[in-house]
Amino acid sequence: MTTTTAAVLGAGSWGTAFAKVLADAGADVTIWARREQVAAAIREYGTNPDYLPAVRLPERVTATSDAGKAIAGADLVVLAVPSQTLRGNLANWAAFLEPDATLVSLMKGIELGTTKRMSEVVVETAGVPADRVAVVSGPNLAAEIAAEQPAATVVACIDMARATVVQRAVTTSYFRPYTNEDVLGCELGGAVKNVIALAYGIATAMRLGDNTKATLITRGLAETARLGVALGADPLTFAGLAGLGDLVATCSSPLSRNRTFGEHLGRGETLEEAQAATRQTAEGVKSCLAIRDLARTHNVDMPITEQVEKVCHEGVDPRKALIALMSRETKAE
Ligand SMILES: NC(=O)C1=CN([C@@H]2O[C@H](COP(=O)(O)OP(=O)(O)OC[C@H]3O[C@@H](n4cnc5c(N)ncnc54)[C@H](OP(=O)(O)O)[C@@H]3O)[C@@H](O)[C@H]2O)C=CC1
Ligand SMILES: O=C(CO)COP(=O)(O)O
Repeated sequence: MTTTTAAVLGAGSWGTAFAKVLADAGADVTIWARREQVAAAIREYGTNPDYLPAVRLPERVTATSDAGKAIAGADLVVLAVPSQTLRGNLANWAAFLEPDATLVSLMKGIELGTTKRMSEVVVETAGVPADRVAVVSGPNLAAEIAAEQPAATVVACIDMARATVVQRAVTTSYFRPYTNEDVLGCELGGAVKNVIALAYGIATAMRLGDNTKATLITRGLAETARLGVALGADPLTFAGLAGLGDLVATCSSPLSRNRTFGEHLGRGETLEEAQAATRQTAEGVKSCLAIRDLARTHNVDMPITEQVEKVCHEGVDPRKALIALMSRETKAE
């Protein structure tokens, strides 16, 4: 069997942890870091001091700050930058792609303005057909995966043969990928759970109880599935790893940046104060706007997303958002 050559574009927590998974599964991996000091630390010390300082990366992982060098010769090109910067980044990288390289999106967001999913942005920007784009999504908190705690995930691609190739390339003793054809459902599950995790974080800071939190998870999943079905997703996807699985992991974990961001808001901080207090990407903060717009375009009711958007971007007091949710007209489940 030939060795997979992979480029991981983005040296944040998930890009770095995913590079470890790929290398542990047998691939030769080059991480692209936008700051040379991060690339140099990975090359020289085998660690990413800014994002996963305690994790020793396998020998098969190297790094560069030259994206062209990372992409040239790569069979798998893994995209792990913030969702809102992907389009600009990929426009600079597309020329370096090998003719049959598979592009793998790790990102869990919806693009502001266009309301496009990340795989759609990839197809448009890289000029590749949709069957060359795979999505990896599931309950995958980067720090836990990097610590080799057992987890499962979904590799979604409309081309099942390609999904299987990616599945093989990321199967390790601690990481178990399942394939799925429903790219839309998997991406939507990953993006909307970040918004629900913001709500969960707000509820946590407000010291609300487990009934409230279970209600947020369950009704959050209901509105995710409602939007998904309106857009053509398979409803069963939302009961799987990229739906319920990721929603539960993200809401329950203090490691989640989205939940943590929500906790800041729930303590009464403004968006700017919460942003100043947190450093890493909390995708839900921007994606809630795009998801709300997508829902409105398709006449889908997403009350939790609407309220999260109001708290984040319209300065609405979380207590008022809670009253708004609880005083909605009653209806059948
Ligand atoms: N972390 C996790 O547990 C998981 C994350 N994801 C998803 O993966 C995606 C990436 O997240 P994650 O790795 O966690 O993010 P991080 O915030 O940990 O890292 C972001 C990375 O992107 C770089 N970056 C920031 N701005 C730009 C830009 N304008 N252009 C290019 N690169 C930029 C950062 O570089 P610098 O350090 O120089 O700022 C950093 O390397 C997100 O969509 C997230 O939802 C999915 C599953 C798990
Ligand atoms: O997507 C994740 C886990 O699957 C990580 O969630 P956060 O971005 O909220 O940390």
